[in-house]
Amino acid sequence: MMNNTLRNQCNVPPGSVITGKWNGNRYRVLKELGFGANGIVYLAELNGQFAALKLSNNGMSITSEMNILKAFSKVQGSALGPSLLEADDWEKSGIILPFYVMEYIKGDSFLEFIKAKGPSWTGVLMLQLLTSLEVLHDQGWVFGDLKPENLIVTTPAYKVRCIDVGGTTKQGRSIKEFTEFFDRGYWGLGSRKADQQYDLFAAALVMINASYPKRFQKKGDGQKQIMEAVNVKAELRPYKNVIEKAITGRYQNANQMRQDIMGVLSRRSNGTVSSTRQTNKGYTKQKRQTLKNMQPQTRTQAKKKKGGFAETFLLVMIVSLLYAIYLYGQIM
Ligand SMILES: Nc1ncnc2c1ncn2[C@@H]1O[C@H](COP(=O)(O)OP(=O)(O)OP(=O)(O)O)[C@@H](O)[C@H]1O
Repeated sequence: MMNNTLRNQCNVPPGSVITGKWNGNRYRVLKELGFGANGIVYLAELNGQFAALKLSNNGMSITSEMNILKAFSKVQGSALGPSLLEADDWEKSGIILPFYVMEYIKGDSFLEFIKAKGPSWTGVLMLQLLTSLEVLHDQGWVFGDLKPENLIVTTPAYKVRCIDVGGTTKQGRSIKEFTEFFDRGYWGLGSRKADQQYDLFAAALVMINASYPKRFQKKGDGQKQIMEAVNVKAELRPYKNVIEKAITGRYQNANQMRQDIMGVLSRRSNGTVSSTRQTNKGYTKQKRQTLKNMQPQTRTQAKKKKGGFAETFLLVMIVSLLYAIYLYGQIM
């Protein structure tokens, strides 16, 4: 939680200008984007370009976050964090406040996106997230504080981006920052040592959070409770094995989890198409019988049969479209 001193010192009303003491850039503050324990993030504008500016009174935390962003920017094609633009100090009423400026990531938070588009998107977004996690893990890091608030789904590309790299920890060390619901230690399912499985546990809980926006508290056996929650929700049931493996640390890496989710998604799309075909077959046969006795309905029947094909075609198109959007997001 943010302390009062930080709130008072770093509070900047829209329209104010933050001028860098060393580089001299003048950022016009447009609005507050959000705040965390270490600072307030503003949407700002410089020479007609938007940027996110994080202002703090804690030089150490700002430096550490910046170092992580710098490390991420060296990873080619990475969607891990926003790119770092510059760092400077702002002298406000005699107090020096450090800030850094990063790429503004425009979009909805993960949960807002799922709420608007529906839970069928969870799997597709997880594929993207796991690709980013794999890159991060390969570089020897663990994201740590993985939760929907730290994930933005960009528009119009529908790409998942991680923000708030403050919890990112070198593998083997103790997790720096965590949020109970996503923390395997809280659920009694492992330690707080930074390893790949720590993030995969949190990724599974992100999927659960998409179906339980209010979250829930631990009562008794953590694994049993989580799996019971999965069973209750129809949209989570196809991912039962994936979630169970992730929360019990049985994935060696993010790619294994990704492959399993890919399997669920392709089974689901095949299942949808073939069950529609079966329904159409049964429907046609039954109707043919009836037709022998009711000749005048022939035209209606032909129309309905056509409607069945149209329905199948539409479904195939929707599934293909979802994949196309996903692939587009991967390439961008
Ligand atoms: N680059 C960015 N682009 C768009 N919005 C951002 C960006 N960085 C941060 N935000 C917004 O600002 C909010 C606060 O960011 P911050 O990094 O301080 O988050 P936090 O997770 O609460 O931090 P902390 O770990 O310091 O407590 C985020 O939740 C997000 O809504």
